[in-house]
Amino acid sequence: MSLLSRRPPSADVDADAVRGAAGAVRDPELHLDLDEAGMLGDVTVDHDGTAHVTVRLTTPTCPMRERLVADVGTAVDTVPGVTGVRVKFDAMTDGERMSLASRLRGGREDGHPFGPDATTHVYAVASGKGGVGKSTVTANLAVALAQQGKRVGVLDADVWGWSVPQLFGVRHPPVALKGLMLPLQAHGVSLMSVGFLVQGDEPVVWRGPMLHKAIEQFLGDVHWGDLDVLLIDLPPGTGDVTLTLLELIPDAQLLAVTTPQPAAQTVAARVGRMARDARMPIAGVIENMSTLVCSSCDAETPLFGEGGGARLAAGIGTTLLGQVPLDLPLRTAGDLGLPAMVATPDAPSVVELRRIAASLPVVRRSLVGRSLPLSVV
Ligand SMILES: Nc1ncnc2c1ncn2[C@@H]1O[C@H](COP(=O)(O)OP(=O)(O)OP(=O)(O)O)[C@@H](O)[C@H]1O
Repeated sequence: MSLLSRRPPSADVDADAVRGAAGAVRDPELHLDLDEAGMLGDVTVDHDGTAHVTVRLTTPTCPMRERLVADVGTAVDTVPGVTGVRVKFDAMTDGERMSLASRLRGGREDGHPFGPDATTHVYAVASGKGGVGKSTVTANLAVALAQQGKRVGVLDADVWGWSVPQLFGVRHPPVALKGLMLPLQAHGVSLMSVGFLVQGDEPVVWRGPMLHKAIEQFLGDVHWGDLDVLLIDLPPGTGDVTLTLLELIPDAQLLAVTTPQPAAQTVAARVGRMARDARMPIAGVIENMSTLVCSSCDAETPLFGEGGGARLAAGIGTTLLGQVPLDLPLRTAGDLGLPAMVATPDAPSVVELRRIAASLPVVRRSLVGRSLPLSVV
């Protein structure tokens, strides 16, 4: 594949400069430069100024090929004298993949990178009832945070009703590197979901220990890189996944999503109370579908009633972070597989979600009642 520039040919191209430019290109999945990742192969320059760059992929079916051709082409094209760029692909050997995987794990063979010393802020997005817009809120908050320059990941822990692949419009399986999965990338967000691993609409029947193991692997056996924020989309209710997460990431902060409807708010209150009893930090409540915005007249109707978000927040001792209206753009964008944060940035729902993302609080776990790490010798 090639990307040709229109500059006149020159015989004086510095091959080291070409290697430097290509090697500095960042692999979007590994979050490493091609050089650092050991992905840069042969680099040569013809007399007519055409640069040939070989990129060594982690897997021959790497979904990032086109992006790499474009990024390497653009970077090498800036080297003086280069008249054109041809990018070839090659695959890493098993040994190289093994050593890359162990480097990415950073010496950590088990556990996950979101322990108490981590700088990543983890938010577990929960709701009482299903269908209140928890996944839609999660996806759009994630894109908004990425647009604000944050390194963001979304873990779709809704293992039975995953919707992250649909909301981000990505469906292919992740690249696996000797037991380490690379999250998929979309709109600046790193994504992992059961939906990327199952064929078609096959149901997932995990419970108990198997479910625990799966969530553990989604945290520890995925190369999340250095994230500023990880949003975890939980299944609705107070089930096994929430308990597993509480156990694995005690510092995860709860973000509760509800509609204003009393039925949704009272069920969400159970999740809030469970979090409070487990001393999980509660970042706040987001009320979704607050009012229906008329697309032709801008009139607002409180379709699902009023005040549910504020009542939930007061009930579990936290703040109402925002009220997201019900509007057509948020629903249609989700169905199209393009987050509304990208597709319709001016929609009223999107403006409110962006505002919430910009002011997401960071709440620390209270030490009151928490057992301290004391040991008797
Ligand atoms: N503010 C909104 N305006 C318009 N449509 C919305 C809004 N929020 C969510 N929706 C739509 O409501 C439906 C349910 O949303 P979503 O799948 O995000 O809910 P959920 O709480 O994650 O559901 P589940 O718990 O079952 O996974 C989707 O069709 C989504 O597009």
